[in-house]
Amino acid sequence: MTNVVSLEHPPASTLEIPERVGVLLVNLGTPDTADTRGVRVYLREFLSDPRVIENQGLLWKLILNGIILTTRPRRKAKDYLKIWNTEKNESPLKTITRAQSDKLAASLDSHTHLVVDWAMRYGNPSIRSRIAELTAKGCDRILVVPLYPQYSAATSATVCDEVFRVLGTMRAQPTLRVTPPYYDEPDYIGALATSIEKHLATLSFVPEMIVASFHGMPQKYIDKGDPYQAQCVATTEALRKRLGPDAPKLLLTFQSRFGFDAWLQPYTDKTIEQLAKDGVRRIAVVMPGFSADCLETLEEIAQENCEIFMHNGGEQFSAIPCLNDSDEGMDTIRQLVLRELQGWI
Ligand SMILES: C=CC1=C(C)c2cc3[nH]c(cc4nc(cc5[nH]c(cc1n2)c(C)c5CCC(=O)O)C(CCC(=O)O)=C4C)c(C)c3C=C
Ligand SMILES: [Fe+2]
Ligand SMILES: [Fe+2]
Repeated sequence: MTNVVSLEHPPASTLEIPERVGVLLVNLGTPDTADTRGVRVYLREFLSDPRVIENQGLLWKLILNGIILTTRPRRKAKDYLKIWNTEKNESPLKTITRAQSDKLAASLDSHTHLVVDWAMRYGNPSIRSRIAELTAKGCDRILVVPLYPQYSAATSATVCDEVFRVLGTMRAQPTLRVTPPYYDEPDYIGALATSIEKHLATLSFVPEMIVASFHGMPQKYIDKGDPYQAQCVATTEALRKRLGPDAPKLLLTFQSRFGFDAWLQPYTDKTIEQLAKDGVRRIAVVMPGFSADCLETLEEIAQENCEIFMHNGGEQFSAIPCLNDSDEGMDTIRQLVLRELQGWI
Protein backbone atom coordinates (compact mmCIF):
# COMPACT_ATOMS: atom_id res chain seq x y z
CA MET A 1 0.00 0.00 0.00
CA THR A 2 2.67 2.52 1.02
CA ASN A 3 4.85 1.63 -1.97
CA VAL A 4 2.15 2.11 -4.58
CA VAL A 5 3.79 5.06 -6.28
CA SER A 6 7.37 3.80 -6.46
CA LEU A 7 6.49 0.24 -7.49
CA GLU A 8 3.93 1.08 -10.12
CA HIS A 9 5.67 4.03 -11.69
CA PRO A 10 9.32 3.79 -12.59
CA PRO A 11 11.23 7.09 -12.64
CA ALA A 12 10.01 9.45 -15.34
CA SER A 13 13.44 9.46 -17.00
CA THR A 14 13.00 5.81 -17.96
CA LEU A 15 9.59 6.42 -19.52
CA GLU A 16 10.80 8.47 -22.48
CA ILE A 17 8.18 11.16 -21.96
CA PRO A 18 8.90 14.89 -21.79
CA GLU A 19 9.67 16.48 -18.44
CA ARG A 20 6.60 18.26 -17.24
CA VAL A 21 5.53 20.50 -14.37
CA GLY A 22 2.46 19.56 -12.35
CA VAL A 23 0.11 21.98 -10.57
CA LEU A 24 -2.02 20.31 -7.92
CA LEU A 25 -4.96 22.25 -6.44
CA VAL A 26 -5.98 20.80 -3.06
CA ASN A 27 -9.09 21.48 -1.03
CA LEU A 28 -10.34 19.96 2.18
CA GLY A 29 -12.41 16.99 1.13
CA THR A 30 -15.97 15.89 1.29
CA PRO A 31 -17.97 12.66 1.39
CA ASP A 32 -18.26 10.55 -1.77
CA THR A 33 -21.94 9.94 -1.06
CA ALA A 34 -24.60 11.93 0.81
CA ASP A 35 -25.60 9.05 3.03
CA THR A 36 -24.75 7.99 6.57
CA ARG A 37 -22.05 5.56 5.42
CA GLY A 38 -20.34 8.03 3.10
CA VAL A 39 -20.31 10.76 5.73
CA ARG A 40 -19.01 8.33 8.36
CA VAL A 41 -16.07 7.27 6.16
CA TYR A 42 -15.24 10.94 5.52
CA LEU A 43 -15.57 12.07 9.13
CA ARG A 44 -13.49 9.12 10.38
CA GLU A 45 -10.58 10.12 8.15
CA PHE A 46 -10.96 13.85 8.83
CA LEU A 47 -11.36 13.64 12.61
CA SER A 48 -8.53 11.09 12.97
CA ASP A 49 -6.06 13.65 11.64
CA PRO A 50 -3.93 15.00 14.53
CA ARG A 51 -3.70 18.34 12.70
CA VAL A 52 -7.47 18.68 13.08
CA ILE A 53 -7.98 17.10 16.49
CA GLU A 54 -4.59 17.53 18.10
CA ASN A 55 -5.20 15.26 21.07
CA GLN A 56 -5.85 11.87 19.51
CA GLY A 57 -5.62 10.09 22.90
CA LEU A 58 -7.75 7.24 24.17
CA LEU A 59 -10.53 9.56 25.37
CA TRP A 60 -10.88 11.12 21.91
CA LYS A 61 -10.90 7.68 20.25
CA LEU A 62 -13.73 6.63 22.58
CA ILE A 63 -15.69 9.82 21.88
CA LEU A 64 -15.07 9.58 18.12
CA ASN A 65 -16.03 5.93 17.77
CA GLY A 66 -18.63 5.74 20.54
CA ILE A 67 -20.50 9.02 20.04
CA ILE A 68 -19.52 11.13 17.02
CA LEU A 69 -19.35 8.42 14.36
CA THR A 70 -22.55 6.79 15.64
CA THR A 71 -24.66 9.96 15.63
CA ARG A 72 -23.22 12.78 13.49
CA PRO A 73 -23.04 11.01 10.08
CA ARG A 74 -26.83 10.47 9.94
CA ARG A 75 -27.56 14.11 10.81
CA LYS A 76 -24.87 15.52 8.51
CA ALA A 77 -25.93 13.26 5.62
CA LYS A 78 -29.29 15.06 5.71
CA ASP A 79 -27.46 18.40 5.53
CA TYR A 80 -25.32 17.22 2.60
CA LEU A 81 -28.48 16.09 0.79
CA LYS A 82 -29.81 19.67 0.96
CA ILE A 83 -26.85 20.99 -1.05
CA TRP A 84 -25.88 17.91 -3.12
CA ASN A 85 -25.17 18.32 -6.83
CA THR A 86 -27.67 15.73 -8.01
CA GLU A 87 -26.74 16.11 -11.66
CA LYS A 88 -23.16 15.01 -11.03
CA ASN A 89 -24.04 13.08 -7.89
CA GLU A 90 -21.30 14.74 -5.88
CA SER A 91 -20.72 17.41 -3.28
CA PRO A 92 -20.47 21.04 -4.52
CA LEU A 93 -16.93 21.25 -3.15
CA LYS A 94 -15.86 18.63 -5.70
CA THR A 95 -17.77 20.21 -8.60
CA ILE A 96 -16.27 23.62 -7.91
CA THR A 97 -12.70 22.42 -7.30
CA ARG A 98 -12.81 20.47 -10.59
CA ALA A 99 -14.12 23.57 -12.39
CA GLN A 100 -11.28 25.65 -10.88
CA SER A 101 -8.75 23.08 -12.08
CA ASP A 102 -10.26 22.91 -15.59
CA LYS A 103 -10.36 26.70 -15.93
CA LEU A 104 -6.82 27.09 -14.62
CA ALA A 105 -5.62 24.48 -17.11
CA ALA A 106 -7.40 26.26 -19.97
CA SER A 107 -5.95 29.63 -19.02
CA LEU A 108 -2.42 28.21 -18.88
CA ASP A 109 -2.61 26.05 -21.99
CA SER A 110 0.07 28.06 -23.78
CA HIS A 111 2.49 26.43 -21.32
CA THR A 112 2.34 23.06 -23.02
CA HIS A 113 4.46 21.23 -20.44
CA LEU A 114 2.13 22.17 -17.53
CA VAL A 115 -0.31 19.58 -16.19
CA VAL A 116 -3.05 20.89 -13.86
CA ASP A 117 -4.95 18.54 -11.57
CA TRP A 118 -6.91 18.63 -8.30
CA ALA A 119 -7.21 16.57 -5.13
CA MET A 120 -8.98 16.41 -1.80
CA ARG A 121 -7.07 16.13 1.48
CA TYR A 122 -9.70 13.71 2.80
CA GLY A 123 -11.66 11.39 0.54
CA ASN A 124 -11.36 11.41 -3.23
CA PRO A 125 -9.60 12.08 -5.51
CA SER A 126 -6.80 11.51 -3.01
CA ILE A 127 -3.50 13.36 -2.99
CA ARG A 128 -1.75 9.98 -3.38
CA SER A 129 -3.65 9.08 -6.54
CA ARG A 130 -3.10 12.50 -8.14
CA ILE A 131 0.63 12.59 -7.41
CA ALA A 132 0.89 9.10 -8.91
CA GLU A 133 -0.93 10.35 -12.01
CA LEU A 134 1.18 13.51 -12.33
CA THR A 135 4.46 11.61 -12.01
CA ALA A 136 3.22 8.99 -14.48
CA LYS A 137 2.66 11.85 -16.93
CA GLY A 138 6.29 12.89 -16.49
CA CYS A 139 5.94 15.68 -13.91
CA ASP A 140 9.26 15.79 -12.12
CA ARG A 141 8.29 19.10 -10.50
CA ILE A 142 5.02 19.71 -8.70
CA LEU A 143 3.53 22.94 -7.37
CA VAL A 144 1.04 22.12 -4.60
CA VAL A 145 -1.67 24.76 -4.13
CA PRO A 146 -3.60 24.46 -0.84
CA LEU A 147 -6.80 26.36 -1.60
CA TYR A 148 -6.87 28.22 1.72
CA PRO A 149 -6.24 31.98 1.68
CA GLN A 150 -5.43 31.92 5.42
CA TYR A 151 -2.87 29.42 6.70
CA SER A 152 -3.76 27.05 9.50
CA ALA A 153 -2.13 23.84 10.65
CA ALA A 154 -5.57 22.17 10.45
CA THR A 155 -5.82 22.87 6.72
CA SER A 156 -2.65 24.01 4.90
CA ALA A 157 -0.11 22.07 7.01
CA THR A 158 -2.00 18.81 6.77
CA VAL A 159 -1.91 19.06 2.97
CA CYS A 160 1.89 19.21 3.18
CA ASP A 161 1.93 16.34 5.70
CA GLU A 162 0.04 14.14 3.26
CA VAL A 163 2.12 15.19 0.24
CA PHE A 164 5.32 14.36 2.12
CA ARG A 165 3.88 11.03 3.30
CA VAL A 166 3.30 10.16 -0.34
CA LEU A 167 6.74 11.38 -1.40
CA GLY A 168 8.18 9.30 1.42
CA THR A 169 7.17 6.18 -0.51
CA MET A 170 8.82 7.23 -3.77
CA ARG A 171 12.32 6.49 -4.99
CA ALA A 172 12.28 9.15 -7.72
CA GLN A 173 10.63 12.05 -5.95
CA PRO A 174 9.40 15.08 -7.86
CA THR A 175 10.80 18.44 -6.78
CA LEU A 176 8.20 20.24 -4.73
CA ARG A 177 6.94 23.77 -4.22
CA VAL A 178 3.95 24.84 -2.13
CA THR A 179 2.10 28.13 -2.60
CA PRO A 180 2.01 30.36 0.49
CA PRO A 181 -1.20 31.70 2.06
CA TYR A 182 -2.60 34.66 0.14
CA TYR A 183 -4.73 36.32 2.83
CA ASP A 184 -3.53 39.86 2.01
CA GLU A 185 -2.66 39.57 -1.67
CA PRO A 186 -4.12 42.54 -3.56
CA ASP A 187 -5.52 40.19 -6.25
CA TYR A 188 -7.44 38.23 -3.62
CA ILE A 189 -8.70 41.27 -1.72
CA GLY A 190 -9.72 42.91 -4.99
CA ALA A 191 -11.53 39.72 -6.05
CA LEU A 192 -13.45 39.63 -2.76
CA ALA A 193 -14.39 43.30 -3.05
CA THR A 194 -15.58 42.85 -6.65
CA SER A 195 -17.60 39.76 -5.75
CA ILE A 196 -19.27 41.64 -2.87
CA GLU A 197 -20.02 44.71 -5.00
CA LYS A 198 -21.40 42.58 -7.84
CA HIS A 199 -23.58 40.59 -5.46
CA LEU A 200 -24.93 43.63 -3.62
CA ALA A 201 -25.91 45.14 -6.98
CA THR A 202 -28.21 42.14 -7.60
CA LEU A 203 -30.07 42.53 -4.29
CA SER A 204 -33.38 44.29 -3.82
CA PHE A 205 -32.14 45.69 -0.50
CA VAL A 206 -29.10 47.44 0.94
CA PRO A 207 -27.62 45.48 3.87
CA GLU A 208 -27.11 47.45 7.07
CA MET A 209 -23.95 45.42 7.63
CA ILE A 210 -21.90 42.63 6.11
CA VAL A 211 -20.79 39.75 8.29
CA ALA A 212 -17.40 38.33 7.22
CA SER A 213 -17.62 34.77 8.52
CA PHE A 214 -14.48 32.59 8.62
CA HIS A 215 -14.31 28.92 9.61
CA GLY A 216 -13.46 28.72 13.30
CA MET A 217 -10.95 26.60 15.20
CA PRO A 218 -10.22 25.89 18.85
CA GLN A 219 -8.83 28.98 20.62
CA LYS A 220 -6.08 26.84 22.12
CA TYR A 221 -4.58 26.18 18.65
CA ILE A 222 -4.13 29.93 18.26
CA ASP A 223 -2.67 30.15 21.78
CA LYS A 224 -0.09 27.56 20.69
CA GLY A 225 0.98 29.79 17.79
CA ASP A 226 -1.26 29.15 14.80
CA PRO A 227 -1.31 32.38 12.72
CA TYR A 228 -4.81 31.70 11.36
CA GLN A 229 -6.72 34.26 13.42
CA ALA A 230 -4.21 37.03 12.68
CA GLN A 231 -4.51 36.29 8.95
CA CYS A 232 -8.33 36.39 9.12
CA VAL A 233 -8.08 39.78 10.83
CA ALA A 234 -5.63 41.01 8.18
CA THR A 235 -7.95 39.87 5.36
CA THR A 236 -10.91 41.63 6.95
CA GLU A 237 -9.00 44.87 7.51
CA ALA A 238 -7.68 44.87 3.94
CA LEU A 239 -11.17 44.18 2.62
CA ARG A 240 -12.67 46.97 4.72
CA LYS A 241 -10.11 49.38 3.33
CA ARG A 242 -10.69 48.19 -0.22
CA LEU A 243 -14.50 48.49 0.02
CA GLY A 244 -14.15 52.06 1.26
CA PRO A 245 -16.01 54.19 3.80
CA ASP A 246 -19.36 54.12 1.97
CA ALA A 247 -19.69 50.32 2.12
CA PRO A 248 -21.78 48.68 4.84
CA LYS A 249 -19.89 47.97 8.06
CA LEU A 250 -17.89 44.69 7.92
CA LEU A 251 -18.04 42.46 11.03
CA LEU A 252 -15.54 39.62 11.54
CA THR A 253 -16.95 36.37 12.98
CA PHE A 254 -16.05 32.65 13.18
CA GLN A 255 -18.41 29.81 12.30
CA SER A 256 -18.71 26.00 12.51
CA ARG A 257 -17.99 25.46 16.20
CA PHE A 258 -17.41 21.76 16.99
CA GLY A 259 -17.06 20.02 20.37
CA PHE A 260 -16.89 21.49 23.85
CA ASP A 261 -13.71 23.59 23.77
CA ALA A 262 -13.83 27.36 23.31
CA TRP A 263 -13.43 28.25 19.62
CA LEU A 264 -12.45 31.55 18.06
CA GLN A 265 -14.94 34.30 18.84
CA PRO A 266 -17.18 36.12 18.10
CA TYR A 267 -19.26 33.17 16.90
CA THR A 268 -21.15 33.76 13.65
CA ASP A 269 -24.47 32.26 14.76
CA LYS A 270 -24.53 34.14 18.09
CA THR A 271 -23.59 37.40 16.36
CA ILE A 272 -26.29 37.03 13.73
CA GLU A 273 -28.87 36.22 16.40
CA GLN A 274 -27.83 39.26 18.44
CA LEU A 275 -27.87 41.56 15.41
CA ALA A 276 -31.48 40.59 14.72
CA LYS A 277 -32.40 41.01 18.39
CA ASP A 278 -30.76 44.46 18.37
CA GLY A 279 -33.01 45.55 15.51
CA VAL A 280 -30.79 45.01 12.47
CA ARG A 281 -33.16 43.94 9.68
CA ARG A 282 -30.97 43.44 6.58
CA ILE A 283 -27.61 41.70 6.40
CA ALA A 284 -25.32 40.01 3.89
CA VAL A 285 -22.71 37.40 4.79
CA VAL A 286 -19.42 36.92 2.96
CA MET A 287 -17.14 33.92 3.64
CA PRO A 288 -13.65 34.99 2.56
CA GLY A 289 -11.83 31.95 4.01
CA PHE A 290 -13.59 29.47 1.71
CA SER A 291 -12.28 29.37 -1.85
CA ALA A 292 -15.27 27.23 -2.85
CA ASP A 293 -18.84 26.93 -1.67
CA CYS A 294 -19.38 23.86 0.48
CA LEU A 295 -21.49 22.51 3.31
CA GLU A 296 -20.27 25.26 5.62
CA THR A 297 -21.35 28.08 3.31
CA LEU A 298 -24.37 26.63 1.47
CA GLU A 299 -26.03 24.91 4.40
CA GLU A 300 -24.63 26.35 7.63
CA ILE A 301 -24.65 29.99 6.54
CA ALA A 302 -27.13 30.31 3.66
CA GLN A 303 -29.74 28.09 5.33
CA GLU A 304 -29.12 27.64 9.06
CA ASN A 305 -27.90 31.14 9.87
CA CYS A 306 -30.51 32.68 7.59
CA GLU A 307 -33.16 30.91 9.69
CA ILE A 308 -31.56 32.17 12.91
CA PHE A 309 -31.65 35.74 11.59
CA MET A 310 -35.26 35.57 10.40
CA HIS A 311 -36.44 33.78 13.52
CA ASN A 312 -35.11 36.60 15.68
CA GLY A 313 -36.70 39.44 13.72
CA GLY A 314 -34.40 39.84 10.71
CA GLU A 315 -36.08 40.58 7.38
CA GLN A 316 -33.52 40.33 4.57
CA PHE A 317 -30.54 37.96 4.49
CA SER A 318 -28.18 37.15 1.66
CA ALA A 319 -25.18 34.80 1.53
CA ILE A 320 -22.58 36.04 -0.95
CA PRO A 321 -21.19 33.18 -3.10
CA CYS A 322 -17.54 32.27 -2.58
CA LEU A 323 -15.04 33.20 -5.30
CA ASN A 324 -15.43 29.68 -6.76
CA ASP A 325 -14.58 29.58 -10.48
CA SER A 326 -15.68 33.19 -11.12
CA ASP A 327 -13.43 35.33 -13.32
CA GLU A 328 -12.06 37.20 -10.30
CA GLY A 329 -11.62 33.98 -8.31
CA MET A 330 -9.73 32.33 -11.16
CA ASP A 331 -7.59 35.43 -11.58
CA THR A 332 -6.53 35.14 -7.94
CA ILE A 333 -5.52 31.49 -8.33
CA ARG A 334 -3.82 32.04 -11.71
CA GLN A 335 -1.70 34.97 -10.48
CA LEU A 336 -0.65 33.01 -7.40
CA VAL A 337 0.28 29.97 -9.48
CA LEU A 338 2.16 31.97 -12.14
CA ARG A 339 4.16 33.79 -9.47
CA GLU A 340 5.12 30.57 -7.70
CA LEU A 341 6.00 28.81 -10.97
CA GLN A 342 8.65 31.41 -11.80
CA GLY A 343 11.82 29.73 -12.97
CA TRP A 344 9.91 26.53 -13.79
CA ILE A 345 8.00 27.81 -16.82
C1 LIG B 1 -13.18 19.49 14.46
C2 LIG B 1 -12.33 20.37 14.14
C3 LIG B 1 -12.29 21.16 12.91
C4 LIG B 1 -11.34 22.12 12.61
C5 LIG B 1 -10.17 22.55 13.46
C6 LIG B 1 -11.67 22.62 11.32
C7 LIG B 1 -10.96 23.63 10.66
C8 LIG B 1 -11.24 24.08 9.39
N1 LIG B 1 -12.12 23.56 8.46
C9 LIG B 1 -12.11 24.31 7.30
C10 LIG B 1 -12.87 24.13 6.16
C11 LIG B 1 -13.94 23.24 6.03
N2 LIG B 1 -14.47 22.45 7.03
C12 LIG B 1 -15.53 21.73 6.52
C13 LIG B 1 -16.32 20.82 7.21
C14 LIG B 1 -16.07 20.37 8.50
N3 LIG B 1 -15.17 20.88 9.42
C15 LIG B 1 -15.18 20.12 10.57
C16 LIG B 1 -14.36 20.26 11.71
C17 LIG B 1 -13.22 21.10 11.80
N4 LIG B 1 -12.79 22.00 10.88
C18 LIG B 1 -16.15 19.10 10.38
C19 LIG B 1 -16.48 18.02 11.39
C20 LIG B 1 -16.70 19.25 9.10
C21 LIG B 1 -17.70 18.33 8.40
C22 LIG B 1 -19.07 18.75 8.53
C23 LIG B 1 -19.56 18.50 9.92
O1 LIG B 1 -19.61 17.35 10.35
O2 LIG B 1 -19.86 19.51 10.58
C24 LIG B 1 -15.70 22.07 5.13
C25 LIG B 1 -16.81 21.60 4.20
C26 LIG B 1 -16.58 20.26 3.56
C27 LIG B 1 -17.71 19.88 2.62
O3 LIG B 1 -17.89 18.68 2.44
O4 LIG B 1 -18.40 20.70 2.02
C28 LIG B 1 -14.70 23.00 4.82
C29 LIG B 1 -14.42 23.63 3.49
C30 LIG B 1 -11.18 25.37 7.53
C31 LIG B 1 -10.84 26.44 6.49
C32 LIG B 1 -10.63 25.21 8.80
C33 LIG B 1 -9.61 25.98 9.53
C34 LIG B 1 -9.38 27.17 9.50
FE1 LIG C 1 -13.86 22.42 9.06
FE1 LIG D 1 -20.71 23.28 9.87
